[in-house]
Amino acid sequence: MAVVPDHTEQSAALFDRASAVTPGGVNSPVRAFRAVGGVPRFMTHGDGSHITDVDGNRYLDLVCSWGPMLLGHAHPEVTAAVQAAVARGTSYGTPTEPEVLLGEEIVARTPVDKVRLVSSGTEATMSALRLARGFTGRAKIVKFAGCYHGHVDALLAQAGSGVITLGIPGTPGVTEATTADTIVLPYNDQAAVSAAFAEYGDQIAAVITEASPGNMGVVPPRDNFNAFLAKTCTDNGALFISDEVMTGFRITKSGWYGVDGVRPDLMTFGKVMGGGFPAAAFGGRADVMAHLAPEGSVYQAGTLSGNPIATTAGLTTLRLATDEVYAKLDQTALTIQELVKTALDKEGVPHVIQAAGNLFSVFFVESEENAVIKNFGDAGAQVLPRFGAFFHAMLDGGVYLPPSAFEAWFVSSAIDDDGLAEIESALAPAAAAAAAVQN
Ligand SMILES: Cc1ncc(COP(=O)(O)O)c(C=O)c1O
Ligand SMILES: NCC(=O)CCC(=O)O
Repeated sequence: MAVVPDHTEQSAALFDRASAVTPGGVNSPVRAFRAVGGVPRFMTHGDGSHITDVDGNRYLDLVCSWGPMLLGHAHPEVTAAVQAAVARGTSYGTPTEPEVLLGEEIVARTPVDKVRLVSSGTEATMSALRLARGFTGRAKIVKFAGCYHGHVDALLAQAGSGVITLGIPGTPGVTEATTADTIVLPYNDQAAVSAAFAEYGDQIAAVITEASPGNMGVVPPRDNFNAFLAKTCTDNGALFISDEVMTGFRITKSGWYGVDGVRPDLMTFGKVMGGGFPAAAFGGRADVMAHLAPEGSVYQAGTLSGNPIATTAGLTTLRLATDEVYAKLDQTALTIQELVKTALDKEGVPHVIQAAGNLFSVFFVESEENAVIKNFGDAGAQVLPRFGAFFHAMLDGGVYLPPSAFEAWFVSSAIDDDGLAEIESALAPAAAAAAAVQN
């Protein structure tokens, strides 16, 4: 049961203290409620589908730590495996067995031949780019507006996630030289990709894209966009990098790859594969990966890479993520989408729900006529105050959504029928609150 939030004093007090020692009071911008207003909730614990804050408010969680908590919070088997691993020692700076097992699990689930473990999605994409540049001997990379690949300097150009939520056009501190080799193109636009390759084809090291973007809201690839990118790269001697940090091991056993089957040269993973701990990875073709140190000369390293606790949590999570779990996640996501649509339709709130497997998001469009969100420009044309009103009413009803109109909603397999009923009862007043906002 969600406890309908009625006190936020403790969160407010902690936020004041946090703001005194940390910029904006948070350690990652998307956690602040900047786009929706109000006090970010400080959580103390989670159990299954719910999280509880310092004031004792309990929320049905549709953020799931921004993706990792596929099985819900404090899953008993993950907790037990982690506790046992911690008791043995937490880090050695030597190879360990859990990282081999996790590497084998990733290679078994995905099309990568070899994989290197790192600690964050940002490190994964940063390293994949360096490797692509080292392998091809070329400098330029293509990325798409609205895709977010972590806070890698060269990839912060027109990025999604917190960058769009906060309306930051370009990030001070990222030099022009750093982004001079970044070509930013509109997503889902094959003609733009062809034009870029016609002009710079022999200088492009890689095209990097979210496998199915979820950082401008959920905007799936259209008309075999990934297959087109893979072929264009192959035809031009560039590498196709598919960023599955968000989608990997969440949408299917492998990720979005399990949906469209397009084989990338390199892939990046994170979130679910760490089971709530800092673990991420990049991997791909054996001949490309062979260029990484110590086998090859492209340097890449990390004190805590393949950390035994993180790899144990990730491995245990992946082993528990069976076909049945994915079927349940899909069904739960579908049911929630239907509930949202029913509630918003009842109040006459124009909206579009877009999904990529069990990842989905709701766009509060001005009009539903021909409304399809294909790219960053479309995603930006939302009635944002409506999302703010909807978000806060859901929060007041005990449902924790991403505090941004540009993020995906994440389900966990711990959500049961009671949880769905909690979402349904929060939705009626939330839809009314959205309807009350004048365009
Ligand atoms: C698609 C994608 N790539 C990369 C990242 C960066 O991962 P991290 O936050 O672990 O650095 C994220 C999310 O943050 C993401 O959604
Ligand atoms: N979809 C956006 C993220 O997952 C980002 C999480 C963070 O930056 O804290």
